Parts: sequence; C-alpha cells; structure tokens
Amino acid sequence: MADIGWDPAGLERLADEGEALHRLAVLSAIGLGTPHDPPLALERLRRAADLGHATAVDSLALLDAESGGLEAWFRPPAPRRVSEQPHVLLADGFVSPAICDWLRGRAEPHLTRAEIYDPVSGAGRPDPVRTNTAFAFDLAATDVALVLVRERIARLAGLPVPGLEPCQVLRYTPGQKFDWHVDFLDPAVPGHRDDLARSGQRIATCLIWLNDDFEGGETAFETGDQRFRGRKGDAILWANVTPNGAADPLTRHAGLPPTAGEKWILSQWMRPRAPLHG
Ligand SMILES: O=C(O)CCC(=O)C(=O)O
Ligand SMILES: [Fe+2]
Repeated sequence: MADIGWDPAGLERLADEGEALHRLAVLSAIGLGTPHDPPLALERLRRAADLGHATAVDSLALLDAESGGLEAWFRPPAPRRVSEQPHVLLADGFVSPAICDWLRGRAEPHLTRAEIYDPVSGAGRPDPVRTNTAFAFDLAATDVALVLVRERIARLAGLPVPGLEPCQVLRYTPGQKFDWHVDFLDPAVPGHRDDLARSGQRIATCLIWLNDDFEGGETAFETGDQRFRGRKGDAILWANVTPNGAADPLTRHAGLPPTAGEKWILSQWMRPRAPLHG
C-alpha cells in the first residue's frame, strides 16, 4: 500500500481512515503543518480509535485514565531544586507509571546502539563512551501521548515546544553506561558550529525515570560528586548553561552503569527555538 504521508491536506482527504486520523491527531498535537490544537488532537484520536486504529485505542485509554484533563496536564507542579551548581531540579511523580510503561513499550522494538555526536563532523557515531541502547522517536513512531509528555516537559522547563529535540528512550543493562560528558555543544568545536547556528544551544536536559527496579545506575554530576536516582515517573531537569547563557562546564555528568536490573529513562534535550531552515 502506498504511504499516505504526513501532509495535513492530503490526510484530511482521507480523514475517514483510522491511520490518516491518527496522523492528523499527532500533527495537531505537535502543531506540525497545522495549528497546535491539543483538544482537536484528542478528538481526532477518539475518531481514529472508533475506527479501530490500535495505537489510537491504546493511547486514548491511557490518556483517559489520567486525571485532570489537559488543563492539569499542561500545568505540572513546580520542580524542587536539588543542586545549585549545576542548576538541577527534581519533579516527583511527573508522569504516571502507566505513561512510563507506555513510553518504554513504544521504544522497545526500535532500540539500537546509542551514539554520540562526533566532535569533528557533528554526525552521530557509536563510541565506547556510550554503551547503552536507545531509540530517538521519529514521526512514524510518535503518538499523541508522547507528544503530550513532551509538551509537559517543555512547560516544566519553561521552554518552547518547537525547541525540543527528538526525544530518546535509553535502556541500560548491567554494566552499560553513558560515560562522563556534557550535553551542551561547544562553540569551539568545528562540528558543532552549524548545528548551533541552526538550532541554538542545548540549554536544558530532562530525564524521566521509566522504572526503578534496578541497582546503581545513578545520574551523576562531577561537581560536588552528586548522584540522583528517582522513582518511576519522577523527572530530573537541569540547565546546561549559566544564567547568562554560556555553556556551563559544571554540568559534566554521566549515566552510571546499573549493577543489577535494567535502567530505562526518557531523555529530552532542549533548545531555545525550532531549527532555522535555508
Ligand atoms: O542515563 C543517564 O542517567 C544520563 C543520560 C544523559 O546524560 C543524557 O541523556 O544526556
Ligand atoms: Fe547527558
């Protein structure tokens, strides 16, 4: 069957078909090629579910079970500060355990070896520094629940949704790690310059713990030898830049290896704006 694509006008013409309605729901949840309209996204999701679209049925049931509706969803409680230098915040119970299981399940079939940014070319490549597996969600794997989680993260951070990079689910089996690194892009590194000009600095990082039945595996910061580990559904958020916007070397951190069990997290890197084109 020919791919129906992601053009909203084309999808509108097919709008009585479950897959087209699901795609339209995702697009209006994001605001991609069509106005950002979460209530309309939920309405379209409901129509896709009525037509039996499996992801629509499951994600709608998940969202219907969340209390408070969109209003509460988009107003996450203020996080509490757990470190001043670097600037680290924790949000307890940021998402429900059911949302955690959903995100993990959506990523699991797609996991591949995680990559790092090559400092010279700016392209991704595997490296012994990062031995875990990961999946960065593309549009095809995106669903309305994921989009709403991303918007909740943006609101927690007070940053614009269009600046969110594709989010990743990371899985670490015992011994796997994301060794000491910084998330900001170094303006002195040639391979980072184009990216910085296009999208701006990676000013903040948010992680959500998707499970907690593992040992070790803390998120560690070199500064002050600080280690953090939340419960399933908690989020940690930190600024990769100082208040004046300069890359902050005190944010050097690592995902330490779990010693038993698997660690699953969602990782969201954030820029100040959408990439510029042209
Ligand atoms: O797994 C962790 O605790 C750290 C992940 C991380 O550093 C990142 O996603 O940038
Ligand atoms: Fe990181």
